[in-house]
Amino acid sequence: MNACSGRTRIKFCGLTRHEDVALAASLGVDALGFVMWPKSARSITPAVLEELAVAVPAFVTRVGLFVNQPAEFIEQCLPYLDLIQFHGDEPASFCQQFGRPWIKALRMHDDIDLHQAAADYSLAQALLLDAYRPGIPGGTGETFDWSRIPATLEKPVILAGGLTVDNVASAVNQVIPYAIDVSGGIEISHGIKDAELMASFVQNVALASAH
Ligand SMILES: O=C(O)c1ccccc1N[C@@H]1O[C@H](COP(=O)(O)O)[C@@H](O)[C@H]1O
Repeated sequence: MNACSGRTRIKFCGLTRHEDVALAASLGVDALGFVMWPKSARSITPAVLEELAVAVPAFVTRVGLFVNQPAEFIEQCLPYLDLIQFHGDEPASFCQQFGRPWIKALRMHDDIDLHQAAADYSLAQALLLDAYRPGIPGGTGETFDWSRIPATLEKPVILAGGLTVDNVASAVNQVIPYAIDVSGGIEISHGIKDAELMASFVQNVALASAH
């Protein structure tokens, strides 16, 4: 199920500025990610989330990224979110309690069993696969060996981890994911996106998924 019959969807993550939100939406990016984990250099407060989220056009998905955070904090952010990205060790029962569509990020450590994870997180909308670096939950800018992703998985795959304008076409061709997620690969510095990289990234995904 990881293969997508239509175009490859795109999520830009770690947005912190109005101008980046506006450009991403105008480029046709499907989902915009807001890092609500305060230890990230890309994190924003709930107040900034509110400001940015109300400027997101209809039919563009607003995604809140959380890492092992209290349910009360997630609830506080929910009015401004369409979908929740759980990027920590949250069990499915925790993810399911908010009555909101959610995706589960999995870090590709050596002994991960993706079929088991798909069963464990069967109620997730998709599984987001990210590189594993001990002690860092995500946003490392590192890739992993994409051949480790089974050709058929029981949930749609969102491919993340170290994607850039230079490698994203290969990633799309090799993995044929449902969607691509990028943060560092389109940045000038943490949370500050680069307009040219954003545009090139979208173009390269579109070209690759047309083939
Ligand atoms: O971006 C962060 O700071 C972050 C912090 C904690 C967990 C996840 C985080 N980002 C997510 O990591 C992946 C890969 O990012 P990158 O493209 O390698 O920079 C992506 O899903 C981000 O949303």
